Amino acid sequence: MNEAIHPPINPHEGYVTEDGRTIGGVVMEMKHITLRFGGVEAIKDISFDIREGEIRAIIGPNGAGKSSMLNVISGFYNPQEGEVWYKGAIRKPMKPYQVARQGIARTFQNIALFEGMTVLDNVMTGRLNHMKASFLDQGLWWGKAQREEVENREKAEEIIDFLEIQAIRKTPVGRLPYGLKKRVELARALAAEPRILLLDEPMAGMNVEEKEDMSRFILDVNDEFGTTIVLIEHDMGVVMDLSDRVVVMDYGKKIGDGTPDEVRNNQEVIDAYLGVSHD
Ligand SMILES: Nc1ncnc2c1ncn2[C@@H]1O[C@H](COP(=O)(O)OP(=O)(O)OP(=O)(O)O)[C@@H](O)[C@H]1O
Repeated sequence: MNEAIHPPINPHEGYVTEDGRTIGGVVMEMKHITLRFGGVEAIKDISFDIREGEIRAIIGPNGAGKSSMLNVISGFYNPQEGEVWYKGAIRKPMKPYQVARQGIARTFQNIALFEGMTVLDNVMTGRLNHMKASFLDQGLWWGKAQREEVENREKAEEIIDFLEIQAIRKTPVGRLPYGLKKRVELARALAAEPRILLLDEPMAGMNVEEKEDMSRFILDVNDEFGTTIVLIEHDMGVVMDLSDRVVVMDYGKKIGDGTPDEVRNNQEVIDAYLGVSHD
């Protein structure tokens, strides 16, 4: 998308892409991350950064360590070595709800929605981090709890409109086709109003039309809310079209990092995808 313009070397300096989007300075940095599961080294000494407002892809063959990396970014896994810097400070190990409060939301490779609940109720669960009224408040200060409920509902409805799923807002999620479920999952993550949105294979299992829709929504979310997006995706066409920068992993190592054009022309990346031996 933005092959001609390269991000500045200075991590604090922003830039404007060819299509007029403003990308800020570095908001998150992975420094020498190593993650092991027993004897398996899923991530080996990987460093890269994420800029505010950019669409950053992580690609690589099966088992390369992409999901593990997304789980490190989301705070679900704590790496044995290395540091995650977020908003200028080292991020300490934390519980998933604390990460959510820090402005990081995600969708999953296998849809994780409440199938028996309506679309609206599923999207509302994304607002849980924004609900401050306690049980006591709800009893004593009924007005406060009610106001909060109204605000959360308005936000959920706004996102439902934005993602064009008004017609199914009262439909139980279990009855929806796959592509729409994925969109509801995106809506729920957006309802948290994240600063960084992590998408784990958002197009997996979709037909061409569904992929086009999802691509458009990802671009619209980034454009309209300025949300930083980190995504794992196997469809190369989609990745190269959507992303500002791409990290390429293979066997737990980083073998490429740059604009789609740079990555496309990187010999090590080409070899990894063609299955050329590493010896
Ligand atoms: N919870 C776990 N316990 C043990 N090993 C794991 C665990 N999660 C991942 N691994 C191993 O770590 C390596 C990287 O896996 P990961 O799922 O991160 O790769 P991936 O690039 O996301 O793969 P795919 O594209 O197939 O989803 C693999 O060898 C995998 O078997």
